[in-house]
Amino acid sequence: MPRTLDGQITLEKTPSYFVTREAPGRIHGMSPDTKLIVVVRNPVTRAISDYAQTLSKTPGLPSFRALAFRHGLGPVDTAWSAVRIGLYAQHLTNWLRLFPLSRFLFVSGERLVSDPAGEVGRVQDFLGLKRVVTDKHFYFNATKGFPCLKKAQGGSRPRCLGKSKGRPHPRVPEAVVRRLRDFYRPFNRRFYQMTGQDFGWD
Ligand SMILES: Nc1ncnc2c1ncn2[C@@H]1O[C@H](COP(=O)(O)OS(=O)(=O)O)[C@@H](OP(=O)(O)O)[C@H]1O
Repeated sequence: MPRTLDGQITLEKTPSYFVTREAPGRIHGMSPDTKLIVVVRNPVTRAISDYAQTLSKTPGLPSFRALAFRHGLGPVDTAWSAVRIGLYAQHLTNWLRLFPLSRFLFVSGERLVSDPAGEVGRVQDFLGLKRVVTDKHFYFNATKGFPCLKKAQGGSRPRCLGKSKGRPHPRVPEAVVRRLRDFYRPFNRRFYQMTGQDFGWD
């Protein structure tokens, strides 16, 4: 991590930190006062999004169903990373051994799309920053189907996230989605209890 001067905040982001066993110990060893921001989304949609990303790089990948269930029909395959990552309560347990809950901000991936200014407002408050980024910085881009920035920093043109963000998801049979939703329900409930936040995925 680069050195941080007074009045500066250093941010570092990698999605895999949250699910990496060694990450809490290493980050705590570096600075136990680190603030932790976790963006979470419905684990079923997250798994399909994860699959869509892998599929875009691996044509001929087996179907989502074949990967999500052992032998294609059996129990949910928690060894598949797209499934395992969505077990948020389990990953959070690992972090709470070292960091108190007050050090975390949980951002809703769904609200980041439906109300980006609201979620970014919570992030600014959590970091002790003035609410500089507000409603007036975003607009809904109908072509992209997502909110975008009216102006990129230092530029004058609108800016959306790149092609790999907000890509279409492959169609997954309703029965598969239902089974996964049932599978995640108890883990989601546990996660809501742990965080004191209901993300509304069930
Ligand atoms: N404004 C805006 N524009 C585009 N996409 C948005 C936006 N806000 C949130 N999202 C959601 O971000 C999802 C991609 O982020 P990831 O977490 O997969 O990113 S990362 O590659 O792991 O860094 C991406 O997931 P997919 O829709 O599955 O591509 C989006 O749902």
